[in-house]
Amino acid sequence: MSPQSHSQSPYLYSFTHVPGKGMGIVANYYIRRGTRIISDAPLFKIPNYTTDPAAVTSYVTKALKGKSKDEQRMFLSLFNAYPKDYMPFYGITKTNALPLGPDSEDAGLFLTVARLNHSCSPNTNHTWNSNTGTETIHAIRDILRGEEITICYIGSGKSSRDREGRRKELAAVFKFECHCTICDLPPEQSLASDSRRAEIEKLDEIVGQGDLLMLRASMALNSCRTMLRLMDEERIYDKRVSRIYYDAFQICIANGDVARASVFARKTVEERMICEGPDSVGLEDQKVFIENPQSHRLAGLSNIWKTGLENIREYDDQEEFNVWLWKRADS
Ligand SMILES: C[S@@+](CC[C@H](N)C(=O)[O-])C[C@H]1O[C@@H](n2cnc3c(N)ncnc32)[C@H](O)[C@@H]1O
Repeated sequence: MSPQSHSQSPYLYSFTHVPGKGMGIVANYYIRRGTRIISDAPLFKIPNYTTDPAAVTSYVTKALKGKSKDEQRMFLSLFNAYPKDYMPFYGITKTNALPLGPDSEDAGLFLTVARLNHSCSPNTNHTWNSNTGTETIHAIRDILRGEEITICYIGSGKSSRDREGRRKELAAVFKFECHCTICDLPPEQSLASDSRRAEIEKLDEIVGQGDLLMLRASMALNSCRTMLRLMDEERIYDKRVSRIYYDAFQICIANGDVARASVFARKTVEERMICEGPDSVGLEDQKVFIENPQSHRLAGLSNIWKTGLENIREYDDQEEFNVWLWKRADS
């Protein structure tokens, strides 16, 4: 698309044809990290566990009856990755519906979000926001004018998989071969990327073992730090960053380090604001921990790292501040 064709647009993005991918969405302007680009209400919701084509077809038929002709037409124009395998309503829904959160029993069909193509290194984060009743898309990196806006189709843990695994899943479910910046790396760099992603997944599992918070707190905190470094190297800036800061918060507060817990709580909130926005579900609960880390249920379990809020250090130099912040990971 030529820059002229969207230079007057009041919208942040345009729908356009993207070579090799069908339709896609590109930025009309330079979009800053943290910007909410899309907030899309579902055309309809559907039980996520329904995989029977006949049941889905009947469900969608009923849901479409209450919609306008334009909406029905827009639904029918969505991409169908299974034209030969299934009836259209099922094929379109299977290609485009998104679960409403990681453990949700429902999925939603979103007419705008459905046009976003996949990247294993996406420039946006997508989240179901039950406060607004919309699927939100936030820039997790600055996005250049004319750049394609992408999401990751693979669940966060799985997207850490190696190139082979990702390609297999995308080919099986979405019927395309991924040629994103990560998948098209030369062999040596691709192997390095695979091993970083495998390491992130492994460390995430380790930190997920609750008893580590107490028994091997430094090691758990060090795993958080390593994950953040590896994710930065992989340019992964999605909501996992906020989750890792929240893990670091919990490790610190469980061991009495109120000062560092407060800083990690602030980082958790800042990252969630970037990826999900100020109306993100549960954000207010986490904000409380910045001022009052001790209100967390793990506070007081141990006091081996005892500090108070007055011990938060201020440094002009970011590196010096980080040395202070992660000091417990080195003990
Ligand atoms: C949810 S739709 C995305 C929008 C779609 N491109 C369209 O034309 O409406 C998913 C389909 O888009 C295509 N697609 C998405 N990401 C792609 C990518 N990175 N490379 C090639 N095709 C892609 C695949 O055909 C996939 O089944």
